[in-house]
Amino acid sequence: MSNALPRPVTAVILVAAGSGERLGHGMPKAAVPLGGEPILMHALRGVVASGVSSQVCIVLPAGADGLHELLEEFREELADGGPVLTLVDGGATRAESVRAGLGGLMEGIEAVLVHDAARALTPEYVFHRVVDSLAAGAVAVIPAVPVVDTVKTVASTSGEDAAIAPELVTGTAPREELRSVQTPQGFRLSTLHDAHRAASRFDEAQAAAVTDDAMLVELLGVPVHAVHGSTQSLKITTPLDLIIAEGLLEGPLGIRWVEG
Ligand SMILES: Nc1ccn([C@@H]2O[C@H](COP(=O)(O)OP(=O)(O)OP(=O)(O)O)[C@@H](O)[C@H]2O)c(=O)n1
Ligand SMILES: C[C@](O)(CO)[C@H](O)COP(=O)(O)O
Repeated sequence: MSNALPRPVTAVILVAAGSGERLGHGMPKAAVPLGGEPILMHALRGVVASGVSSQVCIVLPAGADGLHELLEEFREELADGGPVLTLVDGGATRAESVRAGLGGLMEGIEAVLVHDAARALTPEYVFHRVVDSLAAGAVAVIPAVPVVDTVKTVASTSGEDAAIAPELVTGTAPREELRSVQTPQGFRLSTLHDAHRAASRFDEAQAAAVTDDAMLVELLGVPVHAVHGSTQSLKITTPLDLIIAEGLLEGPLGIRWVEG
């Protein structure tokens, strides 16, 4: 007999509407090829393979006709089963894209995982850890990994180039208390709604300071819990990240390598 707790009816909001400026491919990052297929398709296959969700709401960049076509083909592949796929247009910021995704959710959804398409190689077990923690009663759950570098604080140099004007180091952060945070980030639907309703009233400076959904939930005073993520969940942000992701897919270890 299984001891697994009953899981909430879950949707994944897969945010893919970013422009990918730091990657520098002159096209939305979701459409950039990785192992011959757009980054978005790797992320989507990972979400679907995990089997955690009844719906995947994909938040797309404007004018991504090629991605729309691929997603329609994928929807046909899924016709005999799997989650409902919903496509919505994204916003100017990641938080606005998440809100667009919330607007596309079906009736009856109880929990939501917000996942970056840019974390295209996230292992299935990370999705399961997050959903299991929600099933066990957590309201907000994030995957996280220990920080490997020593982290310093520095005095602001008003945007000057640190190579020309060295920054003054003001302290060393306590590394044992620090975590690098990833996605999928899981929430009870009502909690994520409350957090984003509050954020939609932020001024420009407050909105610019928002880097993940858990931060918005923290601001509500609601406890957020962390489960162990995976270094394989790297966010493809820079050209080096894309090289690493290609290596994970095609190198001698292949994507069978999963760090637990
Ligand atoms: N307006 C935005 C901005 C970001 N994202 C998504 O949020 C995730 C994390 O964002 P990031 O990796 O920073 O992507 P970009 O914003 O595309 O990167 P850049 O800042 O280099 O342009 C990505 O899957 C991205 O597509 C989004 O859906 N809508
Ligand atoms: C949500 C996130 O992936 C958690 O690490 C990250 O904060 C996204 O940051 P970005 O500024 O959109 O790169």
